[in-house]
Amino acid sequence: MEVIKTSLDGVVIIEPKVFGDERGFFLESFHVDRYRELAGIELPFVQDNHSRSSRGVLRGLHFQVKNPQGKLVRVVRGEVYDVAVDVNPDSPTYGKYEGVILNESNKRQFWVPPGYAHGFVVLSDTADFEYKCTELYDPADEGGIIWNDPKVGIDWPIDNPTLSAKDAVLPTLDELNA
Ligand SMILES: Cc1cn([C@H]2C[C@H](O)[C@@H](COP(=O)(O)OP(=O)(O)O[C@H]3O[C@H](C)C(=O)[C@H](O)[C@H]3O)O2)c(=O)[nH]c1=O
Repeated sequence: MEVIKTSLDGVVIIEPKVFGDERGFFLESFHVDRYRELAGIELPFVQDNHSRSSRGVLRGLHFQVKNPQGKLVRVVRGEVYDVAVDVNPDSPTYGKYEGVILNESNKRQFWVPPGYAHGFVVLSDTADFEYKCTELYDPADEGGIIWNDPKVGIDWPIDNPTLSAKDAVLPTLDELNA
């Protein structure tokens, strides 16, 4: 497997080794030792998620406050633009983001450690998004920032995404830390 570091501490792109043959392909989407040694994933995963979204849907930018989740994300059908944002005011990269295209062809994974906001927008007709989390979901612990926060300036490949009512009214980073 290949691991590509990014400008955000701990946030990495993972390219699993793909074994192709006349039947199709096989890959390991997680391996506790290799992902610890090569991708720096030390925390255990406790929950797996799967969401399906249509073209133009944007889910995010979310994080849990008291029990932040690390997320190992991938797209098993379709294509998304996936984003991690540093929401730690004490971090030297506070307000900075990294974005990556994840799709069924590149089979890339994105490791988003605890302490980052996460979200994605769907670029295919449909996208099946699967991910592992290092903390259990707690609806009372949800936080988030608005997708188009001017302070972050994410270069989303879509102008008018479809948002949930909840996501449409998320605060900006400045409002969050006011
Ligand atoms: C996240 C989650 C949601 N739910 C329930 C709660 C709602 O009834 C329904 C949809 O939840 P929500 O609209 O918050 O789902 P997303 O907008 O996909 O949220 C996710 O979006 C971005 C991409 C993230 O990084 C997080 O994993 C997560 O916040 O699923 C659960 O039962 N368990 C869960 O872990």
